Amino acid sequence: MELSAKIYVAGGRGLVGSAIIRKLRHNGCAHIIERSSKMLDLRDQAATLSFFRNEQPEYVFVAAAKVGGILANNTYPADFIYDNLIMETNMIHAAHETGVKKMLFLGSSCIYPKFAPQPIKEEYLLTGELEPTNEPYAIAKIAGIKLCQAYRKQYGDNFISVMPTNLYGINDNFDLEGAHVLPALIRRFHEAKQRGDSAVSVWGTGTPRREFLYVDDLAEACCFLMEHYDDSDIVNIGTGSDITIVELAHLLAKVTGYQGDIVFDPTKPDGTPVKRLDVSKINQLGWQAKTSLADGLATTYRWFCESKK
Ligand SMILES: NC(=O)C1=CN([C@@H]2O[C@H](COP(=O)(O)OP(=O)(O)OC[C@H]3O[C@@H](n4cnc5c(N)ncnc54)[C@H](OP(=O)(O)O)[C@@H]3O)[C@@H](O)[C@H]2O)C=CC1
Ligand SMILES: C[C@H]1O[C@H](OP(=O)(O)OP(=O)(O)OC[C@H]2O[C@@H](n3cnc4c(=O)[nH]c(N)nc43)[C@H](O)[C@@H]2O)[C@@H](O)[C@@H](O)C1=O
Repeated sequence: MELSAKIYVAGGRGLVGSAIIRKLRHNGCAHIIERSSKMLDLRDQAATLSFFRNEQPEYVFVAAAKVGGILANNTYPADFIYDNLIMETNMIHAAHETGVKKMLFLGSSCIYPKFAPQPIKEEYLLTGELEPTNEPYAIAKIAGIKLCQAYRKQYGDNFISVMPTNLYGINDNFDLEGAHVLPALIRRFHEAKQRGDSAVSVWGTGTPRREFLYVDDLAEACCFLMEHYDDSDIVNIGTGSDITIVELAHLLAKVTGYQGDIVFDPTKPDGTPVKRLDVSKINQLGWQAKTSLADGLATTYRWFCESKK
């Protein structure tokens, strides 16, 4: 990727897109294109194609998507399948039509079977039943992978797909109901501390295990693969280590300074019991995660407090 290349980061205001833009700017890339969803609704096929025709991006990071935590996925399955299928289809086809040199599509570790052997290798895709709470979203993401592979096979387009684990960091969505566990609990503990609450409720049994990757590490991995990977096979991106939700809740209580009780609510869904990625492929390609969970959580909580001022 030449420093003068035209690079479009779709979803540039989101958690992942904004981190990719920070990394590209840090690397010296001068010609980055971004559009908010208000300026360009990527569900609109004609508008998307016209944007690609006018701007002629050479490299594209597909970080625009309908994204949310377990409850949002379970409550709005139609939005999660429709928005994601249509946005990725529009972008991938427009990239093909306008001769984009290379495109990176972001999937998610939820594309793997609910009960996949651990750690999850890339080849376990489509070997078993999906987790019901996010099946529509996962099906859309699997379709995105297949679109990239099909356009590569039929037309030789250099489209690659990466599968990140659960992410967190600055610019995350801290909504109490719609967000992922880590930002939702940061906010819940922070507000409980401010109000002096004696207990905070955490969804589910607390036994599920999750692997958390700091978003700047993910952005670095995406830029690394954009430079060094040209194959149709998907690539996992993660740390290779996971913790239980009980352990996460205690860590976050400590980071936020919350000293009350932590109560688990088993009426809320647990989701996949465990989804730890096998990251040997990306490690062998020459990249590995750098940020410890302790450092990533401290940075994220500092940013959360600053952004509320
Ligand atoms: N967060 C996570 O834990 C994980 C995320 N991923 C993947 O990373 C990618 C980015 O996720 P993340 O950054 O967390 O999500 P965010 O919700 O933070 O950002 C999503 C972005 O998509 C844009 N977008 C949504 N709908 C539209 C639309 N109709 N038209 C144009 N743009 C739209 C939003 O634009 P705007 O802000 O302008 O509305 C926003 O910038 C997704 O593909 C997701 O599947 C994968 C694994 C884990
Ligand atoms: C990235 C990934 O994100 C989603 O899958 P998920 O990994 O299950 O993500 P989650 O962060 O929402 O939950 C993780 C665990 O944490 C528990 N939990 C406790 N308390 C809260 C809480 O307050 N909020 C949330 N959201 N979860 C909570 C929750 O019950 C679950 O056991 C999918 O959308 C999927 O499509 C996807 O791609």
